[in-house]
Amino acid sequence: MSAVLETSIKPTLIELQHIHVRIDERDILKDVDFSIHEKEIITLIGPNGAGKSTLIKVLLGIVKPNSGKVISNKPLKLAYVPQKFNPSHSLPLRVKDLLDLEKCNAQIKAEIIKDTGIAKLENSKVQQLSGGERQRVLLARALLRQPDLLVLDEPMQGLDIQSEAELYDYVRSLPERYGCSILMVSHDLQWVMQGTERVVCLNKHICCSGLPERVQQDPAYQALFGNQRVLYQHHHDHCAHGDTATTCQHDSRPHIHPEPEA
Ligand SMILES: Nc1ncnc2c1ncn2[C@@H]1O[C@H](COP(=O)(O)OP(=O)(O)OP(=O)(O)O)[C@@H](O)[C@H]1O
Repeated sequence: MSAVLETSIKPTLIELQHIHVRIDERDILKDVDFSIHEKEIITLIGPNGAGKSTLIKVLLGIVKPNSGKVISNKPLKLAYVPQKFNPSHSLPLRVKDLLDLEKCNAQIKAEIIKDTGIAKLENSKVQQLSGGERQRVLLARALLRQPDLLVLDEPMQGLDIQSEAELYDYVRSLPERYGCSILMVSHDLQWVMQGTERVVCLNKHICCSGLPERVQQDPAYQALFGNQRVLYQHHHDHCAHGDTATTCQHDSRPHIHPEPEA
């Protein structure tokens, strides 16, 4: 079955209808219609200032649109991994304390901690984590909420190439594993357009959307990004450690390996 057909028969999780956001006399979002289906993976792309973060904030209920509606058939649990997270230095917090804020079944919690590669960080202070470690911890915290929709705003930031590839595979496994839908914002077209079910291209309004290979042929997409940004054909072993491509023996499910120790 094609991805488009599969998407069309999945029930709608949340729908934005005719969303208009205007701030300081400027149109930030114009007549945006957008829906996310159950267990769907969508990538939101668009140039700087296109309104991607604003659209997310509308979905999360942080920004109230000037007009339009956000509709869902049931109360949804939403989780968000932000682009930036700067915990206050005056509030020393260990990773363990941050994770304990989310109530979650112990077995699922252990699985998430293992799969995001953060087991060794539990006693580290959140303020002292590296960029890549922080992204993993934020992803784990978001998953502990067991959300219906997981929103990731450029989650690859700070991750090394190996971890980035693993995170991408891991994220792709989440709808089947935990039943959530994924909305990912990314500028990294090579990675994110590969394998996501639907790409939505935003520039205040939705310019085009659909399968990645169709979107990149769309004149609206080419006007924004040019026609040289071809899909990256990505064939390699995501379960290799370090420089030597040794297949990971301990777990065949997608997961992210811990950062190497110094
Ligand atoms: N609270 C605000 N007050 C004034 N302007 C705002 C506010 N929030 C967003 N904007 C403006 O709205 C526009 C869209 O911003 P937004 O952060 O949604 O874009 P984006 O697509 O996420 O950009 P980027 O890719 O650079 O992160 C920008 O021009 C921004 O300056």
